[in-house]
Amino acid sequence: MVQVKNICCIGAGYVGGPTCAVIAYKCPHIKVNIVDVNPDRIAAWNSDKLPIYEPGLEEVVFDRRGKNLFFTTEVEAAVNEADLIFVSVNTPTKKNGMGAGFAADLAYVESATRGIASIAKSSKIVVEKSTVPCRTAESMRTILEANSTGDIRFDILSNPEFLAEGTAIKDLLNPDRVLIGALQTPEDRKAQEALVEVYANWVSTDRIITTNLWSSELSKLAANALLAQRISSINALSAICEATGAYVDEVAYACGCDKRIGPSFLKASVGFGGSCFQKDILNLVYLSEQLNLPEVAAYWKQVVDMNEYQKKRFVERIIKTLFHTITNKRIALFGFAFKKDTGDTRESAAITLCKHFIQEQATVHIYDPKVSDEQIFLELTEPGLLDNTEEVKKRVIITRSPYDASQDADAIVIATDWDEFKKLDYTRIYQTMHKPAFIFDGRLILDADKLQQIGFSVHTIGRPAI
Ligand SMILES: NC(=O)c1ccc[n+]([C@@H]2O[C@H](COP(=O)([O-])OP(=O)(O)OC[C@H]3O[C@@H](n4cnc5c(N)ncnc54)[C@H](O)[C@@H]3O)[C@@H](O)[C@H]2O)c1
Ligand SMILES: O=c1ccn([C@@H]2O[C@H](COP(=O)(O)OP(=O)(O)O[C@H]3O[C@H](CO)[C@@H](O)[C@H](O)[C@H]3O)[C@@H](O)[C@H]2O)c(=O)[nH]1
Repeated sequence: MVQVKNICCIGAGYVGGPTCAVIAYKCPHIKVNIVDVNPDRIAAWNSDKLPIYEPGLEEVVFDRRGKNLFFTTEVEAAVNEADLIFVSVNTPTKKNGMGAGFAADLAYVESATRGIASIAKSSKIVVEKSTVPCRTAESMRTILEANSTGDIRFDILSNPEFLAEGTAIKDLLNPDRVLIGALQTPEDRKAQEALVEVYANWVSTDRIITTNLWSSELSKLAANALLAQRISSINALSAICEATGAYVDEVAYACGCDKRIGPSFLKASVGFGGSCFQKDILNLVYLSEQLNLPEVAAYWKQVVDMNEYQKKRFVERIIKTLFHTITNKRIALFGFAFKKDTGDTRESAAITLCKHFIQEQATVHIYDPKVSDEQIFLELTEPGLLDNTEEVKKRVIITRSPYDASQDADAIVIATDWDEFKKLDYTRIYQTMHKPAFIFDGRLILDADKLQQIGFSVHTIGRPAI
């Protein structure tokens, strides 16, 4: 069996960084090089302020960096040294051309694969870590074999990542499962076994699942589609709750107590965000269409449509409640990240809310404990022909505390489920706001009765107004 002694990870992002840092942490006998084309990102990984915020990440990186964990832009040297290479580059939704708006853009995967083929002077195990459409490994194999020289052999494995942001380190240290797919030839099985051995350093083998290559690729898209489907299902029910007087949290609890349903991923919200759910479902929709399965495509597309509806519905509720106009009103937006415990804003529901508030000519005062000012402006501005930078700068103010954000505000809107929002002094906040003082809880995290006693007009997702 091949014993892995040297790993290269191509892509030092939200997945490559934490995943391979944990491998280095748990396997001190393996040297791990994480490479990226972006020198600023590599410099940040080598600095005291890491490029991403994840609870527990600093401890892991600072423990291994410079020992058996290295961040570098020297792709060639790192690929040549490695026995096993993770491809962990971004696979965003295509913006232009065939499949635009649905298909995954595989340009970064292809470029990383071509890079490996042109550099490698010895045999490698190449592992798809990025989330990709089913059968991408076949294209990778063709590219590698067509561009390599001599007796070099490439074994391609699929090892999708299931970590969630905000709990990445916890998930990596104690995963529900590790999935490794391979073709069923004796050589490919040997490569699969070599990767199993790496994870077996800290994951019990009954949690390491080995499957065929295509099952593994599809399982990643399927898992995200099933998780997002639950959120869209409970969000669809939240609309019924608001109209009938049922409480969506009570409905979710009652349903989740049934072992066959289970309690996870039934928290109603202003809509799911993050870089994965929407992208991966649209990818599945495209795959279904390509396979001439229009009914299947329409079924999964509805999960994303429901999410868009939920965000729009929440905005409409806010505007209607604020006497049908928010023009020149001041809205305090609590949270900009797509979920708590991360600084990531990709596809955050807060972006959609903010864009609507700006269009309605409200002023938005934003507070988020981890998202930088530059990142917020980057998400809201659209440079180009209809450049809105001036308008955004006029209407959006970023504040350093929730108390500053809510000073003189007409309404507070909770967009992210940060724990600190539960513990604020809402009596103090109420005193500084315009009256009537409204609060819109898009995350169901506040004690609505207590807020009402203070004097707030409270509007919670999935509950009728108090
Ligand atoms: N973010 C998550 O929570 C998560 C979880 C599971 C799976 N995934 C999947 O993992 C993949 C990576 O996601 P991410 O969030 O880490 O993306 P990311 O954008 O944070 O990181 C990708 C990195 O790859 C680098 N890169 C691109 N092409 C390269 C090349 N040819 N050579 C070297 N570096 C290159 C980019 O510069 C970037 O730093 C995606 O397919 C995503 O769907 C993400
Ligand atoms: O009951 C819930 C659970 C989540 N969310 C929202 O859904 C989004 C996604 O949350 P979560 O899944 O926790 O975070 P991600 O980091 O996007 O992780 C998902 O996407 C990753 C990338 O593919 C996968 O690896 C993970 O397994 C999968 O959970 C966030 O906006 C959450 O606030 C809800 O609204 N209600």
